[in-house]
Amino acid sequence: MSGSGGNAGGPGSAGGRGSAGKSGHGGQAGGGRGNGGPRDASRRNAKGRERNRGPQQNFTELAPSQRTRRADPARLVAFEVLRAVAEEDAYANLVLPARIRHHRLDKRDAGFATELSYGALRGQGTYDAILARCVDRPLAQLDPAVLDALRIGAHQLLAMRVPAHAALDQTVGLARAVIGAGPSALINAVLRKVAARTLEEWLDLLVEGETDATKVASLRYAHPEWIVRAMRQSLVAHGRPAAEIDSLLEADNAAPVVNLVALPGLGSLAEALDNGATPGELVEGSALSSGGDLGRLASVRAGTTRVQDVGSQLVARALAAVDVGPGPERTGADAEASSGAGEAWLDLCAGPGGKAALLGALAHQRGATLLANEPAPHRAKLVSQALSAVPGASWQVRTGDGRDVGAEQPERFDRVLADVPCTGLGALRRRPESRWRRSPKDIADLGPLQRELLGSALAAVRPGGVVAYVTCSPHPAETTAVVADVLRKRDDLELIDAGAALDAVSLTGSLGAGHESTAQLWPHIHHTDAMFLALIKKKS
Ligand SMILES: C[S@@+](CC[C@H](N)C(=O)[O-])C[C@H]1O[C@@H](n2cnc3c(N)ncnc32)[C@H](O)[C@@H]1O
Repeated sequence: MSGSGGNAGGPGSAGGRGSAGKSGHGGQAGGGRGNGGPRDASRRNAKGRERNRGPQQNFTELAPSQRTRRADPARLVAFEVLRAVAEEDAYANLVLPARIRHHRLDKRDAGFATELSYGALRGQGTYDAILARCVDRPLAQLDPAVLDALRIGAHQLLAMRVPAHAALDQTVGLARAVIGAGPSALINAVLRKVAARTLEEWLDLLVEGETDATKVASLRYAHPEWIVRAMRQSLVAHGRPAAEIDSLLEADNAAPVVNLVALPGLGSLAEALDNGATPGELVEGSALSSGGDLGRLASVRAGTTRVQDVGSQLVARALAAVDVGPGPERTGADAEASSGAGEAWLDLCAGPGGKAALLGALAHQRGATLLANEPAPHRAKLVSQALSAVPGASWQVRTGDGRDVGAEQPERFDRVLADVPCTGLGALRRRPESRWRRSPKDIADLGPLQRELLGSALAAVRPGGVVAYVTCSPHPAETTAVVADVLRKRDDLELIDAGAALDAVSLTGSLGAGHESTAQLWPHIHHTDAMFLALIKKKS
């Protein structure tokens, strides 16, 4: 859990310079660069010269071969994370906590390793463009481990408060220890060239004469060009100005805040608030974590307080709150209560169980039951674990393909969540490597499954009931197009105003997320993941 809210950093980053570069990692504290904005005073020494530049760089005179062979543990962790991501297709947010534990990093080193690995991964495209100007051969011809060491060096030099000489010496030392003495001269020479300019100066150089706004944004904010285009298209599709693209891409590079949710009726935020968390402003029962090891909180260990993005909380609560009227068999007292008593809820794609836990708690409060479905057995186990804090009579986990549920249990459910597999383009803040791993083909590949799952959800919902179609991607091909396809073919469905439904469960009452009856949350506006919500009612 501690690794999931990694620090930002990297090209165009608004944050992520906070914790790193104290004496343990870089020689003198405070000798590093400023926040990457326009040439700020903190970058200059008493004589007004920029730090880490030219004669002020104070690089060691020792040849790389004479230098340390010791790998600083925090840098070693970052290097191992980058290697695992490249070689094993690993997810940084899963590998990082394991490597931190393995090397027994203390809190400060863990913060440094997090910022370094997340920042180097996020900024990869831009760092590679810079490195390509400093290496005398195509980057593809470098040993991949050497390239990862260079990326780690570049991130320290350009985006962290690490003095240049320390970034350079420590990165060369790391390379000597884990790759071998051979490439250290190359790494030393290349990183000296990188250190000759600030990030802003490199970016100015890279975009010099470039008139294509997509290419410029791609370099400035370290996103693949196709994602820049896709995000611009997504903004427009959801009724926002294309000019917001820079803020959106910048928000992807900022450290995501860690949000907490107290499961309604079961959890309390008191302990988290006593430990420095602040109350969430968008949705009830939420808080912003102050960081640190959340596992030390008894309520988190008990599973009644959980880490969950506010966007996910909002869409789950919107589904639970929307009016579905009494079901056909529920008349009399149950219907009068109109509180959801006796209702059957379905979470069709539940793994790993974040929304299922919140829905399960809400269902329990209302006297409803939840069936949480997930095909991957290990993820179904995670769903059961997530739900374990909710009394067992209120929920069940089904391990199976969601596409079968509609045919097996037609018109059984009052509320159905279809939180379908998607590209995750709306959660790039949390998954530093994913922007470089995804491709436009993923969007095309996921389309049929998303449509089939929505079809199954619509078959499983009873007349008068509501399906919430949810993605953590704003891409129109995964959101509005899927919904429009279904609505075009059927006349027994209608869209409920999802923007109004989100407002109804928000504390502000005016999220401004709605557009043409669907709703889209945004990192740069709402500081949530870019969750999409459509609420589709099956007519009675
Ligand atoms: C976006 S995630 C759901 C996140 C979850 N609702 C939460 O809040 O934690 C999509 C899930 O759909 C699952 N999935 C993939 N194929 C599926 C299928 N055919 N039927 C149902 N679920 C599927 C994936 O394994 C994944 O766990």
